[in-house]
Amino acid sequence: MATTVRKAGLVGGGVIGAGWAARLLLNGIDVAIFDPDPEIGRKAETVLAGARRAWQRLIPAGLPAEGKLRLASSVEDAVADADFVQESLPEREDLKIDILARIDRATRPDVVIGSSTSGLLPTRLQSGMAHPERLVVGHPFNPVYLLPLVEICGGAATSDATKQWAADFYTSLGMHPLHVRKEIDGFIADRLLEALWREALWLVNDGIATTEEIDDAIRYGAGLRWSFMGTFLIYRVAGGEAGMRHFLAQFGPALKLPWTKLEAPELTDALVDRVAEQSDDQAGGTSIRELERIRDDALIAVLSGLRGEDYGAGKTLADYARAVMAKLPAAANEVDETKPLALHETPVAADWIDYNGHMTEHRYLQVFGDTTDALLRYLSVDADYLANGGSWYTVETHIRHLGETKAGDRLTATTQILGADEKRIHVFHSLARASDGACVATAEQMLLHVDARTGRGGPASGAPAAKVAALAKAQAGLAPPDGAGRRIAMPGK
Ligand SMILES: NC(=O)C1=CN([C@@H]2O[C@H](COP(=O)(O)OP(=O)(O)OC[C@H]3O[C@@H](n4cnc5c(N)ncnc54)[C@H](O)[C@@H]3O)[C@@H](O)[C@H]2O)C=CC1
Ligand SMILES: C[N+](C)(C)CC(=O)CC(=O)[O-]
Repeated sequence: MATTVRKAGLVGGGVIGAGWAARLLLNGIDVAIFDPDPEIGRKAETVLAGARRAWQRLIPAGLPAEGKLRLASSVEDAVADADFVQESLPEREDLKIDILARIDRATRPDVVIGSSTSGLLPTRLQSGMAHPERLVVGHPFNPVYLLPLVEICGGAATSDATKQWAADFYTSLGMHPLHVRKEIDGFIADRLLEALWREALWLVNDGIATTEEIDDAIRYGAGLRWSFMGTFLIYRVAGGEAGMRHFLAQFGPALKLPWTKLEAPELTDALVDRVAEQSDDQAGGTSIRELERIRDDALIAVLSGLRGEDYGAGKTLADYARAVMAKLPAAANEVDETKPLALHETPVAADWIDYNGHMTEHRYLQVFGDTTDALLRYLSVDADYLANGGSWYTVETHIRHLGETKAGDRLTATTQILGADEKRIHVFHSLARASDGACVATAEQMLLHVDARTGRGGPASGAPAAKVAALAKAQAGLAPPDGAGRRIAMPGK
C-alpha cells in the first residue's frame, strides 16, 4: 500500500466526489476525476473555491501547496496511476459493483479503493473484484471538506491492513475515522439520521409541524449540543449527579410508549409536494449556493469554537492543524536574513469583524500567533523536534493597534529578531495591509524554549538552536523598530 499518496483517482464528481476532490487538493494531493457530466469542471471548481475559502479561515496558519486537478476522460484514465481511489458514484448497487470491478482491473493491486456509499454493504460492492481485500467503505458527510467524520466499514474480504491504512490516510486529511465493527446497511450514522428523518416526515405528513418548525426544534436545542457531546454523553449529564442510571430509570419507560414510528410514511405525490413547498417557503428564495455558504460559515464557527476547547471535532481540527504546521516546508533558502522576514500572510475573514465594523482585537493575537508559528517552522521546528518535546512557548505579548482593517483585506506580517539566547527569542512582528502597505498593528513577544514533556524551560538544541543563533546574528545590525520596548502608560507618566 502506498506510503505517500501523491495522486488520487476519483470516480463520480457530484456533491460528494467534488467534496473529496477539494479535501484532497487542499491537502496537496493531485486529483484526477472522472464524471460523464459535461459540467464537471465548473461544478468541481465551484466546490473547490468554497472549500478554499473555508480552509483559509479554519487553518489560517498556512496550508500545503494545493494539488492539481485533472479532468479524466474515463474511469480507467482517472485511476490508472493513482495511489488511492475514492468512488462516489450514484447510490446504485449494480452500477457500483460494475465500476468498482473496472477500477480494480485498472489500478495497481496495492492501491486502496474507498467507496463513499452511505449504506450499501461492502461485501456486495467487492463481489466483482479480483482484489477485493483493498475495497473499504469510507463514508463521508456533506460537506466532505469540512466535516471530519468518515465511517470505515470493511466487507467479508476486506483485509485489516486496508482498514488500518484507510483510517490512517483519512486521518492525515484531517478526518475522524469511525470503525463500524459489524457490516450493516446504513452503518451507524445514517441509521440515526434516518430514524430522525422518518419521524420528521411523519410530523409533516400528519400536519403536526412544518419543515421549518422541525428544523427549529433541532437547531435551537438538541442540534447545538449534539455537535460536541452526542446523545449518550448529553443524556448522562441530564441524569444529574446520578448520571446515566438515573436518566434511564426516569425516561426509559417512555421509550415503550408509541411516540415514534419505525416505518417511514409513503412518499406519495401529496407528501412530496408538501415537503418541497414548505422547504421552498423556508428557504425564502435563498439559493443553494448561498445556503452552502451560510452552512460553511456556521460550521467554521462551530469547529473554531470547539478547536479552542480542544474537544470533539475541535480536537481533530487542532491535531490536524498541528500536523500540517509541522509538515509545512521552511521558507526558501534564498531569504535575506539581514532584513525582517516575511513569513506569513492572511486574508481578513468576515467573521473576524466586530460591531465596530473592523477586525476584532483577539484576531490580532491569532494572526500574530500564526506568524510566530511560521517563524518556528522557518527555524526548522518540525514534527520530529516537537515529538521530542522541543518547542518555544510565548510567555509575553504586547500588541499595538495602529490602524483599522476590514473584511477581505490581505495582511502581511514581517518579523524582526530583537535578541536571542539559548532559551529565549525576543521578536517584533509588524502587520501591514497589503493594498497600501500601512502598518495596522505590531506585536512584541518573548518566546521561551520549553521541554513540552516536563513543561520546564530549557535550552534549544539541534537545527532550531543553530538557526536561531544565525538569524539573531544576521539581524543584530538592524535598527530597533519604532515601538519596540514601548510600555503602556498614561501620557507623561
Ligand atoms: N449527498 C450526500 O449527502 C451523501 C452521499 N453519499 C454517497 O456518495 C455517493 C455519491 O452521492 P452524491 O455525490 O450525493 O450523488 P450525486 O448525484 O451528486 O453525484 C453522483 C455523480 O456520479 C456521476 N456518475 C454517474 N455515472 C457515472 C459513471 N459511470 N462514472 C463516473 N461518474 C458517474 C454523476 O454524473 C454525478 O455527478 C453515493 O454513494 C451516496 O450514497 C455519502 C455521504 C453523503
Ligand atoms: C442522505 N445520505 C444518506 C446520503 C446522507 C449521508 O450519507 C451522510 C450525510 O452527509 O448526511
